[in-house]
Amino acid sequence: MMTEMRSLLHPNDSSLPSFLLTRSSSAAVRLPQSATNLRFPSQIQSMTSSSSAAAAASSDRSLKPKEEKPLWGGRFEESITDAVERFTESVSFDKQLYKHDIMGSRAHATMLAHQGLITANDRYQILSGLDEIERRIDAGEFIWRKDREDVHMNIEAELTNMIGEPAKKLHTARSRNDQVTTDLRLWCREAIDKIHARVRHLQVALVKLALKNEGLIVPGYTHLQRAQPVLLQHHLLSYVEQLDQDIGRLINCKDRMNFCPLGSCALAGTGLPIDRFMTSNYLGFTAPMRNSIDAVSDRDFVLEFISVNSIIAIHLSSLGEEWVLWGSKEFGFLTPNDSVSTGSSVMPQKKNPDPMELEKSSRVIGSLMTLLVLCKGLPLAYNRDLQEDKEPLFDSVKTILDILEVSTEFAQNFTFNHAKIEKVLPSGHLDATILGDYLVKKGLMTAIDRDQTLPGLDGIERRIDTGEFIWRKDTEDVRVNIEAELTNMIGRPANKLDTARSRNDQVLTDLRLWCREAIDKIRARLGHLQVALVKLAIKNEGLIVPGYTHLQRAQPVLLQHHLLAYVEQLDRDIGRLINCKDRMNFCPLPIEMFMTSNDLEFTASMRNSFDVVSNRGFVLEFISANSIIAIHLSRLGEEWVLWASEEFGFLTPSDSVSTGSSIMPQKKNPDPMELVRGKSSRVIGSLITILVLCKGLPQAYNCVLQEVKELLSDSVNTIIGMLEVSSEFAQNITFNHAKIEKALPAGHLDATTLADYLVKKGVPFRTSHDIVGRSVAICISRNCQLSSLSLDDLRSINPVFEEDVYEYLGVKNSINKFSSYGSTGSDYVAKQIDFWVSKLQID
Ligand SMILES: N/C(=N\CCC[C@H](N)C(=O)O)N[C@@H](CC(=O)O)C(=O)O
Repeated sequence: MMTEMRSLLHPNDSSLPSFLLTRSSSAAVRLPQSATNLRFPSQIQSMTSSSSAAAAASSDRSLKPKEEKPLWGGRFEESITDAVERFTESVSFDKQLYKHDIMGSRAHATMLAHQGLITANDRYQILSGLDEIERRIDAGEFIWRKDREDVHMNIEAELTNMIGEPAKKLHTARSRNDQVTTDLRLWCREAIDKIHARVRHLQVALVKLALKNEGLIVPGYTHLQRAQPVLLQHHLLSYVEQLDQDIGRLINCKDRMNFCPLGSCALAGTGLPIDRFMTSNYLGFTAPMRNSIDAVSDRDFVLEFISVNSIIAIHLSSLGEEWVLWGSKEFGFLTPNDSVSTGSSVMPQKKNPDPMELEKSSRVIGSLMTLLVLCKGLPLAYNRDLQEDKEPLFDSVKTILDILEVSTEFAQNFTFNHAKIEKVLPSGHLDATILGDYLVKKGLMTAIDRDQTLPGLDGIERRIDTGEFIWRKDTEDVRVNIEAELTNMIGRPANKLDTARSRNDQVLTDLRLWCREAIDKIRARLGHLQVALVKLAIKNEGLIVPGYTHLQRAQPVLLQHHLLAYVEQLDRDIGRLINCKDRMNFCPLPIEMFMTSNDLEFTASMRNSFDVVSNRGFVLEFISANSIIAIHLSRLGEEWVLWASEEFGFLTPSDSVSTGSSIMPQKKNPDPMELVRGKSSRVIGSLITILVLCKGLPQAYNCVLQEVKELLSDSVNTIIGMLEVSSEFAQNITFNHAKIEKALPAGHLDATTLADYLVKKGVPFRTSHDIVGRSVAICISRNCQLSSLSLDDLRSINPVFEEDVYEYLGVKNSINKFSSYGSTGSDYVAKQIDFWVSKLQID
């Protein structure tokens, strides 16, 4: 090790690639202090791109052979067509991830060196090469190549051009599947911080605007009709409250996503001795993700993030709508400065508040929809479909940042027209409610009234519970029905029930109480499904199934490991619901608010009455969480339907959870799980409808909230149904061990284990990949397994193979080799089962 370190410091070390040498061949490369330990080396001062032959070549596409051998060479004979290349490339947009990709590679290389999987010299060259690549990208000198598909392969291929052999070791114990989701998490984490900061700026701008207009009274609107006078400050602060909840959502989302997928490799983990805690630490994650299949499959963190963005967009769309309205001649409440207005090419008098019209919330909602549709019904694990997550995500983030920036700028650049507002204030009888309250004070509810009212309400509840209550459609809604009936029963005291209460705060209190209960019901059912999955896993201990990526056989995995991936996902779903409930558990009802709030077991009273009746964020958050649950269940549904097919034949549902065909006597269909997949679209549909409903609504109560109820209740009932039937299905299926085992040898599931074997023998991973790819090609031509190749066959490809290779071949051997944290290795999976058994208190 020390000799290796010393040789690193030798200026004429021939193992150093040319780009590491200074312009003058005699000048020593000045190596940073850190090169002698395992910390990241800083940028090498002397690196120049123009002097480096390799770098120059890499920045000039014409110097490349058109058809560079792809990184997966080995078993492939032909290169892809131009149309396929154009259609499948992602570098044109995922190059945005380059900093995060490089960050991940630095951490990975450092860990590999620490674990002895690459040398310190390899690491040093990799890190220096990555520094140079980053510098070139920053400077716009890097040539992105579509034939290298994506950001990951562009960087790796370029690094290989620059430093040769060491770069071929960088992909040791890594796949693009864990790489891309690591990059994405790092990117999202930063994006959340940026959005958080901009939300704060807007809050500050709104508070400053409020301070500047102290004492200004404006008409408060409900149904967009004049209602009661309010202080402008109060109105503006309701937005500040909503934005504060948005910040809470962002923070929860970041905390939940801040777990490290790196080291999960393609889907199953690895048998190489990696240290996932080390990479996780380096990258500032809370911990490595517990389940490698979950880690590479799920994009719930993206869904959650852009759901939060959509809620922010809805809030800002209200602000936009209001300020556009208020800027009109009819309202005339505000005048924007020229600096935030545009004119008309034809009407000379026009001055338009374009920035606030252009709040672009529809784009943000559109991105969320794209992603929900994308993820629905995807089987585990990685699918190429997931590449399509990036553009909507990037667009959502960019748009939200822009909307926030421009809203802040607008808030700093308009004037409230005090004189005009004061002049029009008397119209609309804004004082009528206060007059009502004056009269009420002359006859407030007494203890005697209360003693009649409470038993009256109890009686009504009983009759509703037993179905004896007659609901009258001519009495509009639930509240009016109950109040009318109470008046019938007890007379005058019933009329006092609405003292200091309106249907607006009442409906929102009801809704919050209802949602709170609904969340508890869904949570309980999520827990039941987790238990059912863990029990199913325990029942099938030791069963190996093929793990899939791109829905093609990839690596062997323990069924237990696969099922636990869903348990992890459901756990995050529970986390989302808990956060949502905590955030919504504030009491909308006014006067003696702390008493009412306590009685109803709310955390506290809401701070701003305008926010109370305007806030739709909690509903949106709830049904967004439902939609993510629906996505998870749709994936389970799709998988179990597939697995029940004759072609897969992995499982057989019992008759009690199957249906038949009216015409084909042999048929037995897994309808419940098809419908789980199908009904997820209803849940997504409700979310879309509510988002569309809420877009651009001015603050305070609007009738739209009435529309929300049916959709919300459909979303909740559908999710509950989906969860119940999934648990029932899980309890009523049998895995066909014999059939699965028989079909297991197909698909060369042990190929990656063989590549790792070669890595252990000192072969760089890329070379190992190629050697094993060629071995697979022989198997394909002979229609045999890797384990059937003789040692001579293997040695004809590469002499490094030894007799011990057979300990790595075959599915059983292969599965036994997995040992990394989060992998499908038996020991690790057993620990995971113990963890869940204890967490879920399964006896
Ligand atoms: N092609 C693939 N992953 C590509 C991930 C990156 C892609 N550009 C994206 O953005 O999703 N998966 C291979 C593994 C790999 O290429 O590492 C597989 O599972 O067979």
